[in-house]
Amino acid sequence: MMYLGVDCGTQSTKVVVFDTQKAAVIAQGESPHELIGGGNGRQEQHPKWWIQAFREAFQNALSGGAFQAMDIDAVGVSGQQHGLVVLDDSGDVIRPAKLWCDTETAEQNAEIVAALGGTKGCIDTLGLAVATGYTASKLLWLKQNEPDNFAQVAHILLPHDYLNYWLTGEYVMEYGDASGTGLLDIRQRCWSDAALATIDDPDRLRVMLPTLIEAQQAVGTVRSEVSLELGLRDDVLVSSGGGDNMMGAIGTGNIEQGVVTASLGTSGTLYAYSDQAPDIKHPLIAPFCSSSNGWLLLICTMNLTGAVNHYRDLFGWDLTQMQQAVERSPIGAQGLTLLPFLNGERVPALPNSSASLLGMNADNLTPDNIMRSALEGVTFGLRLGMDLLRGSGIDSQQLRLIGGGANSPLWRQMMADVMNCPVVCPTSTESAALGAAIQAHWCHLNQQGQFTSLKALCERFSTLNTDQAVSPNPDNVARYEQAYQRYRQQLLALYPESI
Ligand SMILES: Nc1ncnc2c1ncn2[C@@H]1O[C@H](COP(=O)(O)OP(=O)(O)O)[C@@H](O)[C@H]1O
Ligand SMILES: O=C(CO)[C@@H](O)[C@H](O)COP(=O)(O)O
Repeated sequence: MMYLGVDCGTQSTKVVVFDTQKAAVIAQGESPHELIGGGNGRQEQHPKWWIQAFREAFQNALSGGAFQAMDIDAVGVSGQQHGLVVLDDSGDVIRPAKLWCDTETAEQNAEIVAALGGTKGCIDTLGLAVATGYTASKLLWLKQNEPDNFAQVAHILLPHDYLNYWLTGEYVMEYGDASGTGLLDIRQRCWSDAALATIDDPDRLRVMLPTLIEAQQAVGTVRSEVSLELGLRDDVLVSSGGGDNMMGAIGTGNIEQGVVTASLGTSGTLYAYSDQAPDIKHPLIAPFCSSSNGWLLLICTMNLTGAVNHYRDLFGWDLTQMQQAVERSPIGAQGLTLLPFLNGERVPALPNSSASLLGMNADNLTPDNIMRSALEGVTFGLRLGMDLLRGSGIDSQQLRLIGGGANSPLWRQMMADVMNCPVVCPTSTESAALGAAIQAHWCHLNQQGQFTSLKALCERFSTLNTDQAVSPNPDNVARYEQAYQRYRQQLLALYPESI
């Protein structure tokens, strides 16, 4: 059987075709996305770009000749979390989607948090602290800043739901991605009237929100226009899909306790599964629902490969040249520390901050050191998150590393040294797309009455590439620890209440 996994990330859409007989990804494709900025924290994309990128990525995969479109049995879609897609009553997109990394709505988020009784009130009501980047503040922003657009809203979707809608015509959301809206009670798994009331009349908003479904449920089958266009069979099922981190969890076998996944995508994320609705020990830990019917404790930094790419572009380097520059600079970048918050940050909680380069002197201000300080700065942001997870009792004997940055041997070693933990990559680092394909398989088997556990499928298909495993180097661990402590001190000196 063959499954198409789609991951609509921030920088591109990727597809993988997974063959269950061969237990392998037999084809993949990718197509990039642009970003709309604005200098005020705005980060948006047109949902139609995602559809176009999906079409192109699918054609790329098809052009290799390893499969035929008619071979596909089901499709699963993963997508960047939190983005707000608003549709009118004809199902047409009203305006570009504000993304997970958009910090223009920090003021509206503060308003929502205050209305719910502060951080504690949010956690009491929803089970999580609502952060800038989640969907809720984008909706309030729309109401306050574009009332004519808000008046037209008939449907609210998230990025992966929009692709599901294009594929099937159905308005549906599964619990994992829904938990990132800031409108879902993550313990009871239902929309919260208290949260909805911070934005508008809850009865009106409930009509706009899609039906909630469980992870193993299907959204529907592909529309005839889509099957004709792509050459798919007309019985192709579309599974619930989920947020990219939820799908990355499935793709890395992180569906039971004891595993920690780290993703080096546009965002940096660290996450671990929980089978209970967790009582979080720190408000920066997000206890989202997983797309495997449990929960996912997650830390997200907004500045990761996206931020590193900005510094790399400054010097006009490609990825190889960047790696060479970082290798020329010693650990600690000779005293340079970069707080890389180019468009604000979620962890630490600094939605309105900007980046700072600290510790510059006449000897250390070199392109190589700046480049290293960028890579170290974003990695130290994830280390802050790791400290929070470890402080709340989550630890792992091994980190499973995914996302674009996981392709870099240097970064894999840096992650092992900074986290002081062995690192291993899955066989396919496109783990979100793979997770979506595995979920599609699970959904398809269930639909055929062959009830199979997701665990059994992950054990077979979420394999690790042990050739790429790296262990921490004790000398490096000590030197990174010094640099990290300097990063922490400088962060806390500038922003005393950020963690
Ligand atoms: N070999 C590499 N070394 C360092 N970074 C890399 C390497 N390969 C890819 N990347 C980074 O990964 C980024 C894309 O990551 P990806 O996980 O695909 O992002 P997203 O899913 O958010 O769109 C690229 O922009 C690039 O910066
Ligand atoms: O906001 C979050 C998690 O809460 C991000 O992780 C987004 O889901 C974007 O993912 P990438 O494009 O970096 O994969």
